Amino acid sequence: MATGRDDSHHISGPTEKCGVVGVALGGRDAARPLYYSLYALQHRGQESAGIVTHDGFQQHSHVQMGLVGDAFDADDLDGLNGSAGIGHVRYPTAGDVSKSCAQPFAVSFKSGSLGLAHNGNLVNADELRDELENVGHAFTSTGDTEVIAHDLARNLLEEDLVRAVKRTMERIHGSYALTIMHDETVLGVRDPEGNRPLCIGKVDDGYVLASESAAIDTLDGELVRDVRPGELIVLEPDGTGFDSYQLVERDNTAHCFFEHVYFARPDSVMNDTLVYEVRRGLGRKLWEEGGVDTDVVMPVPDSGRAFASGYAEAAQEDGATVEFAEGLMKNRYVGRTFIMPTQDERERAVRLKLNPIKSTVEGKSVTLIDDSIVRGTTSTQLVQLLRDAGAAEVHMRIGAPPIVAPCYMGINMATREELIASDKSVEDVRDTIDADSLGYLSIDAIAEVLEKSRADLCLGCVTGEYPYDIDGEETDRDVTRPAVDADAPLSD
Ligand SMILES: O=P(O)(O)OC[C@H]1O[C@H](OP(=O)(O)OP(=O)(O)O)[C@H](O)[C@@H]1O
Ligand SMILES: NC(=O)CC[C@H](N)C(=O)O
Repeated sequence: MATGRDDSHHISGPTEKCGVVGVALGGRDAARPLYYSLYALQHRGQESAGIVTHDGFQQHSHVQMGLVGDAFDADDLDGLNGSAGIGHVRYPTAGDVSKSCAQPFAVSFKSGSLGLAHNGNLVNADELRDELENVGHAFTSTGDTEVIAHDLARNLLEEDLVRAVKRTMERIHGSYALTIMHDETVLGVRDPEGNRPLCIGKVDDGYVLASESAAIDTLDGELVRDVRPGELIVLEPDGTGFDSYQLVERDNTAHCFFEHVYFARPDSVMNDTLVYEVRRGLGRKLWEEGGVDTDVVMPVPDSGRAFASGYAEAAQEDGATVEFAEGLMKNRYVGRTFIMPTQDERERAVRLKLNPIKSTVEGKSVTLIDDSIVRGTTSTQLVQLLRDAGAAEVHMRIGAPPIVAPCYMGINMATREELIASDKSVEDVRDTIDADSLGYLSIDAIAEVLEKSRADLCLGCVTGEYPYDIDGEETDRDVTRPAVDADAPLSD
């Protein structure tokens, strides 16, 4: 396993999500559009934020720990000259939660400067790091992203940009959506399995690459399309267009269903579908597969909202008397609890974050709808909170299957021991969180609503079988890890 660790200041084990952006504009500076688009992607990573630009002569970089709004002030943005640049918000999956691993990662080397922003997680980063160290590369961080940057820098000494990216894609294994700056050229790369999202947008005076289309909306731009799995996009530095190169092809994708269930903003469009509508569709399925007619149905804000709206609508269409109510109020100043790095922070955050409206639940039977149960931190505390507020019954319905295995592709579901459902039946989980009943959504319902075959989805966290070659884990298809040989001649 490439990145496993387990002390409390680290994310233990490899998993996924960060936000990446890149822009190339006609003339105005890129720093502010990058800053606003990172703001739009804040939900994808809260630990650090950074921007790298290039003004035609030199690279400029500003990377800080903390939220986007805290990481930059006006002077920082004024110092980031140039009309092309990339940006990153980080949710660590490999390497330290420290500035040395914050991104974009920037290096200067013989044939120019390189900036690299990564969403995803490599499963062969350690092998690649060893190989590169053996031929003289010195690393300044413990993360997997620097490995990609060094590999690409090495390939760029011998190859043109497109062939160098292809060579690196043939060596790295795992998930990656990248925005890259080579001198003033901005690139976007999506892993051959399309595990992590990346899309292209058009603004008045240029083009944008972003993890999610909501970032393009923030810039008043139009979504052009998703970057295809295995595709390289090269933005024209003057903002007039982009070139596309299909560098690697696979028979199947390994699209992460959890992007649609939890991670992405509901107002983003992925796979040509609004995430909000997907979640409402999953909520409808949840009712069909195991609805319970209670006095009220309530979402766990924020991610549970669209699920609960679809669930309540389907229930009412079926003649159920259940009433939709917002009975849990969220403190808007508390961030996402699931992506906080330590369990202690997560537990404190749930109590700070959610408060029941007593009059909505007192004496009532309540169905609580959430998108997922991962560690069980949220559901255990919420069932108790609702009982303390006077709820007569508390039922839980979850818009995803039980999470039984770690994610190695960039989501922080690190070890089986942390996952409440990894060694428990549904009935045992129900008993642990003390709900009156508990129902999860089936994998088939996920595939149906996402309009994808199971073979085109990464379902590792709900099946324990992965579409990648991961040490110690089962694969669900015929995959091999690429041979890593730093001395090998560069391929055509
Ligand atoms: O079982 P757990 O380990 O508690 O994880 C699951 C919870 O974490 C997420 O909430 P989060 O607060 O991160 O995000 P949200 O506000 O966007 O729903 C998710 O929506 C669940 O409520
Ligand atoms: N969440 C992510 O996509 C993380 C990217 C990279 N693996 C890191 O830890 O920095």
